[in-house]
Amino acid sequence: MASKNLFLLAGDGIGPEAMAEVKKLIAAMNDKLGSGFATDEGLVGGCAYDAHGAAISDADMEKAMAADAVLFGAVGGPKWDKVPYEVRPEAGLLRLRKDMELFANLRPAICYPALAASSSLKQEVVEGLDILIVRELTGGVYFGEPKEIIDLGNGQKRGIDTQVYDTFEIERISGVAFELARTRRNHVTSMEKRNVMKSGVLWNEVVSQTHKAKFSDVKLDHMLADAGGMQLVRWPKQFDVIVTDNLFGDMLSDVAAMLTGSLGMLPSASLGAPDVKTKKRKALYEPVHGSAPDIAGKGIANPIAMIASFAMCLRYSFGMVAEADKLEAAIAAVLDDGLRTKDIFSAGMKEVGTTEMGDAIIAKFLG
Ligand SMILES: NC(=O)C1=CN([C@@H]2O[C@H](COP(=O)(O)OP(=O)(O)OC[C@H]3O[C@@H](n4cnc5c(N)ncnc54)[C@H](O)[C@@H]3O)[C@@H](O)[C@H]2O)C=CC1
Ligand SMILES: CC(C)CC(=O)C(=O)O
Ligand SMILES: [Mg+2]
Repeated sequence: MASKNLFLLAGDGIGPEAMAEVKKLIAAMNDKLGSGFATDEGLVGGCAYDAHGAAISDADMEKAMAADAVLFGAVGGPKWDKVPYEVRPEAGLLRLRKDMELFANLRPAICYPALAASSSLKQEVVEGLDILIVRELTGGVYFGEPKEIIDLGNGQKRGIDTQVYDTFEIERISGVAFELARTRRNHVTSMEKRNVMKSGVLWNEVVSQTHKAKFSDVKLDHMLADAGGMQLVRWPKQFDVIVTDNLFGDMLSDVAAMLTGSLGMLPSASLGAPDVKTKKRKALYEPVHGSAPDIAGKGIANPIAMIASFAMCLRYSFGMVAEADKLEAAIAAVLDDGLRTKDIFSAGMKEVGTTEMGDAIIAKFLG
């Protein structure tokens, strides 16, 4: 069987702790199922800065570009608060997204039945929740130029970030959202702020045109992004697929994470366009959470977001749908058994650390 080349970038903080569980899973799949994964590892974020003064080296960037899929942990932390902005840990992730042209970030928020009662929201609000946020990932205010702080010379400075979207960027991300909606409940809600932003006006226009031209069978709603945030906590089950820009998608998916119980539960897939000849797409899989410096090194991080990101990798990069389904079922089963990391703990459940949670999921998956 041809190797499936995975490039692992564990990063900082809880990144390596969560990645360790996926590494065990990959080894077990190779050993017990003959899955044929070949892995290589590199540095990203603060650890890369410490090693070679950049948030990711050119050599590791090349490996990421050549891999069938990249698995990414998390970057950042207070240790690097004072490093120059251009080489801060988060710049490594932004470079990966930009250089690999990973324009589509899929962030599913699923409330596992076992966690419905322990949400900070009422059980009936989150029970059965299954929404998908499709976030544009290579444009918008995170990348627009100019992006600078200028000295106004009067004791004042001006910080500038620029929100820019071109038609093709909105067309391709909304196309992804409509196509995915067809495989789900056939409903897309597009979120922007057309009431105050020109880019929002264009976003709204292009999503509507794309819908009319190619996807009129899908139900489309438009919602202002601030109202969308409110609706996500009021009645999230009204949504199926949400399509939105880079900044709003970042914020709304953190909100959605808490509907599922914890940021430690939310996986994501960042995908590029399929290659015209090979049909293969560049892809990076990462949990939605960051490096969680407050709990790093304590062995208590929830590895589920990272493990579920690997399930997305099996599904989207390797077509291993049965294995992806089985891995997601193993996560649900372990939660049904009452195992909980600290972030999702509630009375009567069994509190476990990162390693125990990982081991239990792997055992269910293989069992
Ligand atoms: N993709 C990435 O690498 C991201 C990196 N960051 C970076 O991470 C650093 C910390 O950022 P924060 O705002 O604190 O966000 P964060 O996501 O790291 O943590 C927010 C809260 O959620 C908890 N949490 C997150 N993941 C968890 C998990 N797997 N298990 C249990 N609890 C978990 C943390 O303990 C913390 O209380 C910053 O440097 C930030 O820039 C933030 C978001 C994404
Ligand atoms: C570059 C990242 C740290 C931004 C972020 O929070 C995210 O993509 O979720
Ligand atoms: Mg974020």
